[in-house]
Amino acid sequence: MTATAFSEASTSRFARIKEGDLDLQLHYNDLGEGAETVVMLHGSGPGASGWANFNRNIEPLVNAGFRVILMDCPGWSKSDTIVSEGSRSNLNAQALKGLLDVLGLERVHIIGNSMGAHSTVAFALEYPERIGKLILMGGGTGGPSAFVPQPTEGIKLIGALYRDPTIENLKKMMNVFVFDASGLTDELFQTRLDNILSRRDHLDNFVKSSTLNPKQFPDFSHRLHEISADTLLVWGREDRFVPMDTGLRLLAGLPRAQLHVFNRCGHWAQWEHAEKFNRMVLDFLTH
Ligand SMILES: O=C(O)/C=C/C(=O)/C=C/C=C(\O)C(=O)O
Repeated sequence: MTATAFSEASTSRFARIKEGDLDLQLHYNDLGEGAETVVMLHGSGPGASGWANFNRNIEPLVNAGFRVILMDCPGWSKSDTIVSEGSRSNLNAQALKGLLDVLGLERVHIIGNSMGAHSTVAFALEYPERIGKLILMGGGTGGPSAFVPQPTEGIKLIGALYRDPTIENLKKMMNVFVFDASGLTDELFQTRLDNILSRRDHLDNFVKSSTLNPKQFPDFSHRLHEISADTLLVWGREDRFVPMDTGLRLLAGLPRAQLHVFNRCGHWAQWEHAEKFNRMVLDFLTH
């Protein structure tokens, strides 16, 4: 399958999941065929989705013979909306467990971006028998930073965009998001704004959730030693959303972790350094 052979629309699927107290319709994209599956979990920005976060990373994996599932978390994109009063990392992990059961997938590799990385760690702790290798970018655990005041400037800008979804606020957020904002096109801004405005319910529920529980992403530092999966940590040196010392905390805590830091890179390593990122991921998954 080549890049021209698939699109968001042609790979778009829905599944009804019932997992514990969750009874939801989830949207996902399903690409490629292969004995091994890679799940990609997106971040928590308004308008994010599996496709928006990972569209530069799908093709090399599909061409290498992996099946790729992009799950849109509850409260994002075309998945059902939800108010999260507890740990959103665990909520997403529970949703993923439900989706894997519906799809009959026993064990998967997971690539998680930011919130998606927090959710990957929650999944690995809850369902260790269901994971292969893990790739975590710009996240993996909540908790304090030794160096950067929190909330970080990026997280404050995400909050402002959720409360007031204008093109100006989107640009302010995205300009801090990546190291080199010159690659952000008008088309990208417009597509993202359209995604944001198409689901006001998601925006309202995110704000409601953050008010009910400002710590949506708990600190897993004390449990990282329980995860025995091979893990590749990827960070941007200039990440202004989730600072790099979170990556060092993960490196210290995860027994089988290695860390790669891109320079001239913000919070979107898989997009900002897509080619190198894709080569690293393939090498990590196949050796
Ligand atoms: O607050 C955190 O720790 C996590 C923040 C995020 O998950 C932010 C992610 C933003 C995106 O990936 C996006 O595409 O907007």
